[in-house]
Amino acid sequence: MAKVLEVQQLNKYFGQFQALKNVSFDIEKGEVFGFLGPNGSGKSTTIRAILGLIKHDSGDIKLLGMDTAQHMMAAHQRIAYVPDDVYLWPNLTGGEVIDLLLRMSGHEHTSRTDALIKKFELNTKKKSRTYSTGNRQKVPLIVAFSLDVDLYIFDEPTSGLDPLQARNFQEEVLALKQAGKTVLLSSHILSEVEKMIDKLAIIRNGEIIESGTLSSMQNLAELNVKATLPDYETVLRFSHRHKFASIHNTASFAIRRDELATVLRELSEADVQDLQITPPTLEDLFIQYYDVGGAQ
Ligand SMILES: Nc1ncnc2c1ncn2[C@@H]1O[C@H](COP(=O)(O)OP(=O)(O)OP(=O)(O)O)[C@@H](O)[C@H]1O
Repeated sequence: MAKVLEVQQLNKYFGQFQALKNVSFDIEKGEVFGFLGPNGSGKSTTIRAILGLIKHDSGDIKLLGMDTAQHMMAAHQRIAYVPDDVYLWPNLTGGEVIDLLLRMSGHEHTSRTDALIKKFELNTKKKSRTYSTGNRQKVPLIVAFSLDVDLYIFDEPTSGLDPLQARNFQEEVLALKQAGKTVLLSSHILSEVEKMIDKLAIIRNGEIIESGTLSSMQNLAELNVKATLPDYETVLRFSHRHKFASIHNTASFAIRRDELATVLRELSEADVQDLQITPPTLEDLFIQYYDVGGAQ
């Protein structure tokens, strides 16, 4: 499958501070890619470097098959970008800002723009300085979804949107996916993007600490076991297990998938009376990734 974005060994310093450390990932055509990480982990810096808005110190970036060091202008024609910090001209109305942003990216106001304004319930007659955070955020989203381009980059797009508008955003992203478009979606909250993404990378302290599909990440994680046993003495046979805890004659602990057969045999020999084995929730898993090694 064609690669729409290839980031290799990207490094970026702000003075002595290294904001990005050998960041590498790929996005293939038609994928919705989640770029996840806590506040200050390097998501926006990576996106700005990809778009040439800041200069990186080393590493290679290929956008739509083009080396951005030489073809940034050509690549920009085929990208829609919604930044995390939206600037709107305060004395223009929302409608005027939308048209200005469309013209600046070489596009026109179309019936699709009108449909999006209606869908996101934006009052385009009001001056943009009077907009709430959520309404401000809708402006570049309407512009981005109006464009027919190859790659859509959204940097924390739903943080100010109410649940209804966040759902509208999700619908539009899924429509892009249906149309075979490619999307990079950054967020610090997995549950906000979980339903949209095919693949993800998790960045922490400027380093990619995990990447793959959600299910592959879940497969790496431990299973939770909860077993009711005949008596407390039998419960204690499992006390060496990871995350062991007990209430009366019920033991709970965590196991790796490759330990499953052994543990099932041990439980059967121990005359297990009730048994639940569950995978970790994605949110548990995600928090585990955030916590590893502590915050910056
Ligand atoms: N212009 C700059 N000068 C100095 N440090 C910067 C600059 N821009 C970003 N940083 C630092 O680089 C690190 C990564 O910041 P970045 O904005 O990329 O994080 P982020 O993952 O997008 O965070 P958030 O979710 O809070 O938007 C942070 O420690 C930040 O303080």
